[in-house]
Amino acid sequence: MSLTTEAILVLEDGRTFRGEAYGAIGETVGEIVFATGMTGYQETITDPSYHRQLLVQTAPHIGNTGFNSEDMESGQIWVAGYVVRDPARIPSSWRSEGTLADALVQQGVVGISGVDTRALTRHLRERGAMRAGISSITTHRDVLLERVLAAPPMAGADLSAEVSTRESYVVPAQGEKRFTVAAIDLGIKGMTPRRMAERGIEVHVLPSSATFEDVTAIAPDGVFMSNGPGDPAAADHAVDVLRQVLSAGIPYFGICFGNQIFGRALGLGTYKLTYGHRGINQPVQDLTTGRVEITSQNHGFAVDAPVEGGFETPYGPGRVTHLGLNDQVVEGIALVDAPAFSVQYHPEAAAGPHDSAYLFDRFVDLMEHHRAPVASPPPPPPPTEADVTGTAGTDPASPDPTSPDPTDADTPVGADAPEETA
Ligand SMILES: NC(=O)CC[C@H](N)C(=O)O
Repeated sequence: MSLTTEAILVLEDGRTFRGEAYGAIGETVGEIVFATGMTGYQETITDPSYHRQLLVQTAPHIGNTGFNSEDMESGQIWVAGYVVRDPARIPSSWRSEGTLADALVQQGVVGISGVDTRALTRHLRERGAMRAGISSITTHRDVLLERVLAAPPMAGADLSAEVSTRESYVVPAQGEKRFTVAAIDLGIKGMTPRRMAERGIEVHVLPSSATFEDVTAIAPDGVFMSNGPGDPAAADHAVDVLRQVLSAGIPYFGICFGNQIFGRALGLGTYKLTYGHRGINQPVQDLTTGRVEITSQNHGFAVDAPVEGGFETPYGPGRVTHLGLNDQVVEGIALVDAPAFSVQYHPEAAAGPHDSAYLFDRFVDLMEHHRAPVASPPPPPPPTEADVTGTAGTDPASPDPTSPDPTDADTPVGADAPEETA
């Protein structure tokens, strides 16, 4: 029997739960959200998109497969706090190298266990995600509540720079190199460049501060923007860069935050969902094929776009390509006549099912059909104050810049998707 330390969880609306300290002793505040995955807690808590969020695991038993050095989605645990019902006392997995509790302690992540996570989740489903705090230092509800109410809300938060790599790095292509991609790290998960590398893509991961000139300097065949924390409405720099990418006709693929940034670049709005989508069994329909995929998701914001009939953008017509079947939330968008698309969920599937891996093949397909003339971008309709000059001096090794018109799409985005790879 070990001694336990009391801990308290207070939501900004005053709802209070008492339990035991789990992980580091201390105090933390953030936005409280719940994730429904029954497995994959390590991949989940190391996803940088959880920066500044307290995560509730609805699966009651957590920690049973321990913690290891292989399943990290980034260099650290990013959740700002952790709420569980019943932590495993002894992990049991041949891959385990230590306990989850020890990893939380080592990384200073404050948590609470013994919480009625079902009651808590029902509360969040009704009232929505909100600020909350966990403390094992004070058990005085009012003291903690005051700190919670002083914490910044998630709406309006610009957080990518806090999680992004500081230096660029390259993930080499596996096997023969077929393409070069500039991947802007807004909070990228480690599996994403690997899924590209598996397809012969050399991935240049760039910091969130990267400019359009930084992107063109590597003469990419395609540009990617990653998942990431915070409110897309605050991510103006990424939106600006993406507008220049789209004006230059360089193929684009975005995941999650990268989908919201794409939406904004096309002139669409974003909004905050009541409690978001977080889990690994979220059904999504690909409206191009009609096929339903079970997806991994982690988002609290979404793109506001008309599901039927398409919409106009500064780059030609756009359309919704994927729809969440639980609540009809837009889960993917694309340009119809230009090589750019994105999804709100996680085809890299860490953790989660692999149904959506075909999207990486779609990106490859786009790059194959639209070798980008990055050395001399002829800008089609400039959206706002797009700055598409200054590409002189880019890498002359730009592959096959044979197509002077970046909009000469012979394969509409999303159409005739290649068969799913094994
Ligand atoms: N995983 C993500 O990229 C999340 C995007 C954004 N921070 C949201 O909560 O919707």
